[in-house]
Amino acid sequence: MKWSEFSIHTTQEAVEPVCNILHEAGASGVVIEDPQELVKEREDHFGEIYQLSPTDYPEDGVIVKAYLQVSSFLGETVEGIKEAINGLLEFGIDVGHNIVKISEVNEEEWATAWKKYYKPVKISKYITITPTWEEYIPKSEDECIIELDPGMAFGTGTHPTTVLCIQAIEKKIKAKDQVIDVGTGTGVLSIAAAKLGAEQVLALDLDEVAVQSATLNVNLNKVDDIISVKQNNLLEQVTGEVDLIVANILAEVILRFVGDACSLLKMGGTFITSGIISAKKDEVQNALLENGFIIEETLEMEDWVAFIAKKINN
Ligand SMILES: C[S@@+](CC[C@H](N)C(=O)[O-])C[C@H]1O[C@@H](n2cnc3c(N)ncnc32)[C@H](O)[C@@H]1O
Repeated sequence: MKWSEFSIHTTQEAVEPVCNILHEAGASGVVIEDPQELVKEREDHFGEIYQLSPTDYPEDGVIVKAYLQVSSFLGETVEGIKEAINGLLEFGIDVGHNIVKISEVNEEEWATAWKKYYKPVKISKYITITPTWEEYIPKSEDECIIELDPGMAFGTGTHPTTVLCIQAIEKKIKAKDQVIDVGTGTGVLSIAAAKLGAEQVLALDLDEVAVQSATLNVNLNKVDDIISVKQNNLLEQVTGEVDLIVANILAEVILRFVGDACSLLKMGGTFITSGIISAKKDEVQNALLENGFIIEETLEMEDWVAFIAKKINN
């Protein structure tokens, strides 16, 4: 089987929408080459990534690589991808160099190409994420291991927006909490919540591939008695009352459901929002304040912001 490798030189800000465009175009597996990974040193030295080589990363910007099966429709798919990426400019998203390169790879290369980027990573005080193919022995008794098969959904766990969410969940979650994870991707945040004591977690994603990926990872981590994975648009038709809602989605999307999040939370409940590029920080903060929340804490990593907000009004 022949595969075509797409390499898109873009910006940190555009990584997530570019990945979404590639997934929608049918890409099998996405690799993100972000030079920040090489120098990343997080608070308390969490999150160091082992065995990375600078030659695998661009000097500036981020390279997103995706793999599509070679077929007679490839030409149209390429045009569709380019058009959709250019369309991001209309949403004020900086796409940087926006250089798209296409080359052919054989199946063997493809199968190993993206695995070399994923190594066990200590994300927070208690959580370490390890890809399914790595053997990892916990360093202490209280270290919680999340095994992940990143597959085609977003969420290897090492993206700054995900790391901020996991650190925020760890700070706020209480035993027996009821949790909703909006935009679950690989299910990583839901699994973290379950491993940190949640009684029930509802993991939602609009993307069918994400729903499959999250279901696989939930089973892999043996938390299927705690987490239900469902295909859903944001919080539409979701009922009940929960203690904590977490959402790692773009700022533009968060703005669409701040009111619904408030309605579903118990008084005093926590709304963790991440995926917010620094330029959109004030917009999201204002929306939270206008919809019954106070900001308890603002977390920042690289160009990304996450809020821990508390419901104080209906
Ligand atoms: C940045 S990823 C976050 C994945 C994972 N939660 C993490 O933290 O790594 C955002 C996810 O939101 C999902 N998403 C985007 N729009 C959505 C919508 N309207 N309703 C539900 N999920 C959505 C995407 O499919 C994607 O899986």
